This record gives sequence, C-alpha cells and structure tokens, in this order.
Amino acid sequence: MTDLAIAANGLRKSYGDKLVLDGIDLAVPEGTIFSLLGPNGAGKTTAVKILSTLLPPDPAGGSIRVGGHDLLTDPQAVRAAIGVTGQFSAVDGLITGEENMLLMADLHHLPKREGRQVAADLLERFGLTDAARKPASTYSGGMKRRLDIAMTLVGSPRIIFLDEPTTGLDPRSRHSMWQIIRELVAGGVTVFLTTQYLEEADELAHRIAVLHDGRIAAEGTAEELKRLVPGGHVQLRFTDPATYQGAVSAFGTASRNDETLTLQVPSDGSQRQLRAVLDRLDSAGIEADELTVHTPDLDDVFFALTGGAAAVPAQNDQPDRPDQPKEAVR
Ligand SMILES: Nc1ncnc2c1ncn2[C@@H]1O[C@H](COP(=O)(O)OP(=O)(O)OP(=O)(O)O)[C@@H](O)[C@H]1O
Repeated sequence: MTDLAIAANGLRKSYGDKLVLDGIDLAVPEGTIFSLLGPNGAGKTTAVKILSTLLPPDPAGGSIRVGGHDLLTDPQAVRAAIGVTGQFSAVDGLITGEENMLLMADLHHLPKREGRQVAADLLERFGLTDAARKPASTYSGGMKRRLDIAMTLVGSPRIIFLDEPTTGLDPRSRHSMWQIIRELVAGGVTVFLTTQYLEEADELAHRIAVLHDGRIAAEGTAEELKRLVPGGHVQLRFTDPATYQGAVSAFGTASRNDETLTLQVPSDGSQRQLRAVLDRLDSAGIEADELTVHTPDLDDVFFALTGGAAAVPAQNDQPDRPDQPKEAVR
C-alpha cells in the first residue's frame, strides 16, 4: 500500500451544539494533491485547522495521523512535517519580501548564512527577486500569495495545506499558482487543497472529496465523480439526411435534433459505452461526420451532491445556471 501522508478516521468537530464535521475519513497518499470541496461553511477550513494542529478535534473522534505522526500524541512532530498557508496570509506588509523570508528562516532556526541562501533561492524560484527589497504591502495579490507559499517552504515541509490559495487571483496569477502547486508535487510534496473553484480541483487534484452536511458526500478522481451524475452523452452529427435517418433508426432511445441532424446517445463516457456506440454504427453501416463525447463537469457533480447549493462559484461564475433535477449520490 502507498504510504499515507494524511490518514484520518472519524474526524469530528462541533462548535458548541453545531456539528461541523460528522466523523469524516480521509486518506491522502504521499506525493499527491487531495482537494476538499464544499460550499461556504461546509467545514473545509475547520478540517485544515484540525489536520494542521491549529484546532483540536472533538475528543470522541477517531485516529488522525499526519506525516506518519499521531496528531493528538505528537503534535510537535506533525508541525515539523507540515506547512500551512491559509486564507489569511502570514505575510507582514510592513517589511520587505526578503525580510519576511528571513523572519521565517529565523523561526526555523536556520543559521544566518543558510537562511539568506534559502530565502534568496525561494524568492528566485517564485519570481520575486526583483521585488525582494520592496515592502510586501506594495505586492499584487498574486505576488503576496507566492511570497506566502515561499515562506511556508522555508521549513521544507513534506505536506502543505493550501486553504483556498487562488481565491481572488486573476486568471494569470491563478495559472501561475497552479504551476507552483504542480512543481511542489513533482518534488514529492503532498498538497491538501481546499478550493471554491471546481475547475481548480479538476485541473490539479488526484483525488477530490466533496464535503456536505458534515460528511464526505462523494470521493474519487475528477473522472470518477463526473461519472456519478447523469448528463453524459455521445453526440453524433451528420450532414447527409438519409444517413441521419439511418442513425435515428439504429439508436432508438437517443434524443434527436432534426434541424442540426444530431443525435445524443446517453453514455457515461467510459470506453465500454463508447465502443458500444461505435459497434452499433458499424453494424448499421453508418459513418457519423462528427462524434464527440460529453461528460458532466464537476459543477454538475457539485450541484448534484450538495442539493443545488448555489454557494460555490465556478471559475467562470454561472449565475444563470438552470435548475436541473439531479440525484443525490450518497
Ligand atoms: N470558531 C468558531 N465558532 C463557531 N462556529 C464556527 C467557528 N469557526 C467556524 N464556525 C462555523 O463552522 C462552519 C464551518 O466553517 P468553516 O470555516 O470550516 O467552513 P468552510 O468550508 O471553510 O467555509 P468557507 O468556504 O466559507 O471558507 C461554519 O458554519 C462556521 O460558521
């Protein structure tokens, strides 16, 4: 079995009589990106705070291991293995980027010379060398986030918690953050990512868990999650009306558009179902002019799982999303 960077069983947390996490299980293999998705207030930040030792779980909860260490009996060892960048940045705007880095080096008790070297290397890696001597308050949002992550890396953490790292960033800065996250993982770091952007989880995460009503409503790869909701289909387009009519006869149950000469055959996007469509075309001696596979996107999954909660904006906000009746999965 792959070693787990994070293993939680029955993680519970209440604030007073408000139950936020109702015994969730998490298993994050080393060197992977795990994304926790959920609407506002679902408990994502609470989970990050608990896993990073900033908040105690409820005593009745199960075992939690982070970086191979027991969170309750060995929180110091957990802290030594992790880095956290939250929604509220650790960057001090009154001092320069370089001074922020050197402060972190001091906190990690690095010898002066090594601290300066590590700071310079990380500032370089995150494209902040030119701005290093300027007060961090003059940095753009993207530069501050990069500095924040660079500061987290001073301690060489093996596991990094990124709580909504791209919220409020413009598309270019968001893409540059994605690149940074990919490079971290390529270097063996494990990333626990919370995000409001479904596209972000889709882009980055090896596995995604959707948090809803205190529980994990579904977990899997982006592709596995997309297969949980209806809406996938293979679209066949024709230019010749006679061929189109032949296809209509061959695919009795497909929905049809006689004007555009297209057929939509329900499909989960799997290889097996795609082959069945191709086999049926072949045996009817029909060749489509265009064949495209449409799988539901993570938005569909999210809305299905969280009962249509409109709290999570997609990357390109979709305020006019039509109400689509969707089945809850679990
Ligand atoms: N210290 C606290 N005391 C009482 N309730 C709290 C506290 N912190 C969080 N909560 C509540 O717990 C729930 C989960 O909050 P949390 O911040 O973990 O959600 P989230 O999924 O991170 O939300 P967001 O996407 O808005 O950041 C919310 O209803 C919140 O109001």
